[in-house]
Amino acid sequence: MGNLIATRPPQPWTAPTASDPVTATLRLPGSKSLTARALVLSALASGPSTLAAPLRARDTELMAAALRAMGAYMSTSDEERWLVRPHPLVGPAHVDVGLAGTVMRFVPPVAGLAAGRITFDGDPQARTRPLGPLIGALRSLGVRVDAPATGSLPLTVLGAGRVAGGEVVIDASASSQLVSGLLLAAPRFDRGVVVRHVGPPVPSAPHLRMTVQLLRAAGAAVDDTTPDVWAVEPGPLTGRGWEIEPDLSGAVPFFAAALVTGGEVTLQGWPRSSAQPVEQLRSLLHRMGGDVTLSTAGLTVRGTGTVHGLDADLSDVSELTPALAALAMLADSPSRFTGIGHIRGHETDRLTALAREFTALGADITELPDGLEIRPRPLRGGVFETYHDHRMAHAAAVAGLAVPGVELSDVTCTSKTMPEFPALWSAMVTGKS
Ligand SMILES: O=C(O)C1=C[C@@H](OP(=O)(O)O)[C@@H](O)[C@H](O)C1
Ligand SMILES: C=C(OP(=O)(O)O)C(=O)O
Repeated sequence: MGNLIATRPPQPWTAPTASDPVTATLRLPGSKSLTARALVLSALASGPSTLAAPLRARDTELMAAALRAMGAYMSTSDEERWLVRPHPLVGPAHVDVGLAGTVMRFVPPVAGLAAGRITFDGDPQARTRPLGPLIGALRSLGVRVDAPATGSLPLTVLGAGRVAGGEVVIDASASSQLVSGLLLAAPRFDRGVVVRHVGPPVPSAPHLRMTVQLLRAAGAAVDDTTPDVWAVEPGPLTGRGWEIEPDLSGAVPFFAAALVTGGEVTLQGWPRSSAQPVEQLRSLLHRMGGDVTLSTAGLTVRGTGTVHGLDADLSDVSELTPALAALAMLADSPSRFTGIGHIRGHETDRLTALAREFTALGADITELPDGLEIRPRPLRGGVFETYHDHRMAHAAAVAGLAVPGVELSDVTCTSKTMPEFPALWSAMVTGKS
């Protein structure tokens, strides 16, 4: 692998304003969520695997580095095809989780299967992201974990080379990844796992379905028929070829550009059947005034230039909140987004950050305990703090299409999931895609 995409010095960036309807056909990088899951399942499999069209970005490079540090062979130099050869997992090793929820929640259960000491730490903000329920669950499944009483990073997994597994109760209302992490490693636990969620609703249900779908594709037996209970039987995982779909969440700001400017944006390479929540997105964009179609050319979003506000529970697609909030700022009617209290524990407290930064641009926005209320009114340019959060950068870029002078404090945070974001975005807005 080349140099890891690391944190870089901040780079301010003025979002380009669109003077014409945006018309673009884009080929975007692979899904972060699919790449992360495919890497973990491949490292735990009994034979080699390949990932076609994986995402190369900070989060997935950190995932590959974490698994490599524990002994898996990862060849990631070919942009189009990564190769994974499983090896017995061993410590000592150190895992830098960066600010990646997938790395901090998916890798500790894998580390329990390694023989040796695996330490974990990440960016300063990663230490504030919820991890306690996973630590508690791992301990009750027989894994030794040293962690601060706060239930956060930094932590050490003292891997015994095997995990007993069994039944565990967890409150996963802070993140679906707490469940996904346990499930992905569970086929390799001696007794598999039965995870029972007790607490307020688990967000991001489509991501849990994606976890179950990929586990089954790797040969695992998973029962998810009882709400809030997931059972994974012990057994081998098979190596296979993974086709990584384009990243739908990363595509949303680009689609938003079609709505704001009355343009048309096509995402190439979209599969006929997807593991990502395309139907939820189609419905949301439709209600906001867009038209979403799937053809041989790809997934196309058309807008009229008029955006409508909406009242929506976004818990299924909470990572889309920043881009949708930016759209709502430019709408012809108010919006109310709920069901997303847990995004206070994403890369930053996104509810507070969105309210603060859009208020600074003149917006009328109220922060709710679990959401946002947005009453559109004209915005002005100004500095928009991105808080190391790629999706805050996406929100600012969408607003900047219609508001001259939106200056992002730092655009390098987009390297978390799409290092090429500033270039792709500018090319789209200036008609050079
Ligand atoms: O499993 C995954 O790949 C993800 C699950 C979701 O996390 P939360 O359930 O914490 O929202 C999502 O927001 C995140 O971007 C990716
Ligand atoms: C919440 C997100 O990321 P993570 O995987 O770090 O939780 C996100 O990408 O919006």
